[in-house]
Amino acid sequence: MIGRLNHVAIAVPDLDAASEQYRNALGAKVGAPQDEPDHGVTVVFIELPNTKIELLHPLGENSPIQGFLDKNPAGGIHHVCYEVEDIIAARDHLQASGLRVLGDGEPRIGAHGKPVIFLHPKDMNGTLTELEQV
Ligand SMILES: CC[C@H](C(=O)O)C(=O)SCCNC(=O)CCNC(=O)[C@H](O)C(C)(C)COP(=O)(O)OP(=O)(O)OC[C@H]1O[C@@H](n2cnc3c(N)ncnc32)[C@H](O)[C@@H]1OP(=O)(O)O
Ligand SMILES: [Co+2]
Repeated sequence: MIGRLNHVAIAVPDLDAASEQYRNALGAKVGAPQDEPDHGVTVVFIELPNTKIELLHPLGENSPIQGFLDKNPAGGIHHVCYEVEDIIAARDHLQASGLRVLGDGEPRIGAHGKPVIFLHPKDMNGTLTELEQV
């Protein structure tokens, strides 16, 4: 069911500093910050030859990643995102397998304009896992 690794997300305390580091020290192709108010984050995508890094910073008062950054003030790997062809079929199969889909369980449009869901980290070996339909 899961396909390519779409991105690895890193929560960062300073989006500009992290972007500059990837652009200058690591010579990566770094996109512009993208506010995603529906998701409570600002994201910066870094294009790699085989996948993407998604830098994340809290946006607004109720960001779902604020708790993570409070616990990890220097930042850290926040989630991984795998691609799926049919996110509803994937969701139904995973819920039937006993995994928790976060939120109301319905896919939401993510930063690439595609439907995404999140699986609870405690059900995925301590790893918050996002699925994106491509
Ligand atoms: C713009 C969309 C973009 C895209 O790619 O398209 C995105 O990816 S948006 C990314 C931001 N949105 C989300 O992350 C939505 C899903 N996340 C959540 O709903 C929360 O972050 C949640 C529920 C996973 C955790 O929220 P919170 O930390 O406030 O809750 P708890 O403190 O109760 O955490 C429960 C338990 O899980 C551990 N935890 C929390 N976050 C992570 C994580 N990223 N990876 C691994 N484990 C995590 C936390 O430490 C708690 O563990 P415990 O042992 O009970 O202390
Ligand atoms: Co993501």
